[in-house]
Amino acid sequence: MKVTVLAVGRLRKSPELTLITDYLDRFNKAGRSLGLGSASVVEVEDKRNLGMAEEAKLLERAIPEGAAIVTLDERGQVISSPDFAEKLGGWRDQARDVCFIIGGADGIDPSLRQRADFSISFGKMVWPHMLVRVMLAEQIYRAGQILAGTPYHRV
Ligand SMILES: C[S@@+](CC[C@H](N)C(=O)[O-])C[C@H]1O[C@@H](n2cnc3c(N)ncnc32)[C@H](O)[C@@H]1O
Repeated sequence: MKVTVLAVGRLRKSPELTLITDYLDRFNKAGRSLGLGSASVVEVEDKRNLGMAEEAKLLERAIPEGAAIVTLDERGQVISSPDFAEKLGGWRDQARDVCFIIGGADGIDPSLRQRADFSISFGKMVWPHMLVRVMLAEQIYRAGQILAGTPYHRV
């Protein structure tokens, strides 16, 4: 199973990048033995600033074939970490790749939002997309730990 975090914009060397790399490295180390495969970030850039519809075309091209599409969107569903882990485990059991999509400053084009298999909200507030990457990376790592039955996640 391949986990892709597909995001608009290039993340330069920064505290956010350090955190994302750390969480995904930790997930990848633990994930292999759980059949969760590896997680990586793929970035697309709308260099000419043509807007959401053009970003959607770039994003569509970068979605791995057959992957479950999960949008990160404040209008999506708020779910618990154990429920998120169960979803990830479900896609693993179906041998399905998963592609999480994080939009740019204007969000994710409605055409792409409609294509999604699922949409996750980190609450009604709007977060900067770089922080959403960090929070998602941590939740992916946390999900791996929940599926592994380690004490990392405590209720
Ligand atoms: C700055 S936000 C764009 C907000 C934009 N107004 C919209 O309608 O989506 C950039 C990206 O961060 C993610 N994001 C921001 N807040 C979020 C939240 N509360 N839950 C989930 N994703 C969020 C979404 O993927 C969004 O496309």
